[in-house]
Amino acid sequence: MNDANLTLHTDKYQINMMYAHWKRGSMNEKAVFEAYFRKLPFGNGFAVFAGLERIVAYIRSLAFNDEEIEYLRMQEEKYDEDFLLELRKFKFTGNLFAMREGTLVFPNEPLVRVEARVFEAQLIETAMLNFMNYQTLIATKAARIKQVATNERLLEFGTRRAQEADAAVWGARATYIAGFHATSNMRAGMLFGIPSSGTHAHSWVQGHDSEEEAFKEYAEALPDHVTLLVDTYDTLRSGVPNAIKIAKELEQRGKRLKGIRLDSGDLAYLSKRARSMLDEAGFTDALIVASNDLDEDIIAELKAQGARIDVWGVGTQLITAFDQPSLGGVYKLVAREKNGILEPVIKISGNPEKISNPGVKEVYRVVNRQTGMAVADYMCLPEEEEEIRKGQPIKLSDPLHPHRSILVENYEAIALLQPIFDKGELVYELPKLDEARSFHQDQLGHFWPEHLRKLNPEMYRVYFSRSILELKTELLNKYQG
Ligand SMILES: Nc1ncnc2c1ncn2[C@@H]1O[C@H](COP(=O)(O)OP(=O)(O)OP(=O)(O)O)[C@@H](O)[C@H]1O
Ligand SMILES: O=P(O)(O)OC[C@H]1O[C@H](OP(=O)(O)OP(=O)(O)O)[C@H](O)[C@@H]1O
Ligand SMILES: O=C(O)c1cccnc1
Repeated sequence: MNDANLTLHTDKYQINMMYAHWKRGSMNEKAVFEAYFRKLPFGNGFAVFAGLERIVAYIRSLAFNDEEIEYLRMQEEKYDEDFLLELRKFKFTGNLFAMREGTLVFPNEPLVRVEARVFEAQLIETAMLNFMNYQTLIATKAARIKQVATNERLLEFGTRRAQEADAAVWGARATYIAGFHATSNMRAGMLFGIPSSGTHAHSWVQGHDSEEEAFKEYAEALPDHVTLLVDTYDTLRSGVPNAIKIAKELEQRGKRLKGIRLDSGDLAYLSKRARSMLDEAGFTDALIVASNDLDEDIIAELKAQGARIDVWGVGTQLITAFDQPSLGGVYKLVAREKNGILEPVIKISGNPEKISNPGVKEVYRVVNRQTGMAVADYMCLPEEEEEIRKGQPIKLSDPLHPHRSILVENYEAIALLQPIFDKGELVYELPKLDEARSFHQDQLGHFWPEHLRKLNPEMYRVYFSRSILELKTELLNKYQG
């Protein structure tokens, strides 16, 4: 089985719509779609955009080859042979704009905008949302953990519990963007250049006649990388004392014990006791690693209890986004070509939150020039861009609470959507992963801590320009009237 070609990693309804467009001759009409989410995950104050690298690789490799065509030919829809011939020629020829990976992003703002033949724009919806939703979710979960563990090292340990292999490696990458330091997944390390890190398992200890012997053998084999798991039998009576013995032996060979790992029990109590024992024996530089179903709440709680933990190994809760396993990103048509002209469109819903925002929108981050801090995000139509680019005073009003408007002056407006593909050509140089990671870190510095705290953060505002709101009202009246 060859599962490398992702072209059919789409919902059947996309193929059926493509077929219908092909049949009625509208496949080449232009469509503009925007991908955004409506609600922040985990009650967080921001999300961290991730997924662009995979989206780019996916779009570049789109190809209906023999296997794909053969499978389509077998379908009960009995697609016309000429349609299958058309698919053989398929190539992405449109424009795509996206946020940079690591950008702090907020509800309702487009993270990706696709301007393409409807034939192409429709095909890529499913895979794009799949990549963007998962990776953004995991990067956001990782950012919450990073938020509470600012001074410690963070290791991603989740592969065994991840929702399969792709989630493990792309998830590991997302955690690295958000500030994790290393992953235990070797393939993620190899594919993306993420530092890899590992201790040893209980089985290593169980597989020897004694814990001391197990530690000794391990230290023999890897004298420069000895982090010993001390909780197999009894952490304080056996594990830590045995680790100290090994540390002394290593010392005689001119080596240092790197650390110990605690993986059960009261991590606050055990880490404090283990710290004193190591310190008293002279191993003040030995690090204490903790793992065991950790998440941002437990880490914060352990820190509040004065736990002496230098390194957190976080697996299941992180890689599965345990408390909210999906991000509800959507991909909505905002404009379509009609008689050769792009016209804004709307999707109406009984649920006001689900009414789409029409028109091709640009997104700006409005940054106060004096403080360097982000004030709000602002979305406008292309014809309104000049005003904001020039930094002319703008009045930002909340459509639901118009009295809550603010006048912003002396600001810089940073365009958040970057051109990625231009007429099918890749025009964006994908940053190195470390650049995305430091870009994210830098971004955090432009937000007030009130927006970043993990519990009940102050809402960072995203405003629509007056023209977008007027357009929305006009279209609502048109379709409801
Ligand atoms: N001091 C603490 N305060 C709050 N939570 C803690 C503290 N110490 C550990 N925890 C967390 O409590 C949960 C349960 O820990 P416990 O040691 O009972 O786990 P366990 O799964 O029973 O252990 P084992 O891995 O041996 O089965 C884990 O998520 C752990 O991270
Ligand atoms: O707890 P997580 O955050 O997922 O971190 C990874 C866990 O994976 C390992 O346990 P293992 O899978 O061997 O099983 P265990 O739950 O019995 O420790 C390790 O000892 C950690 O406890
Ligand atoms: O290296 C470790 O200690 C590790 C890696 C994966 C899962 N649990 C622990």
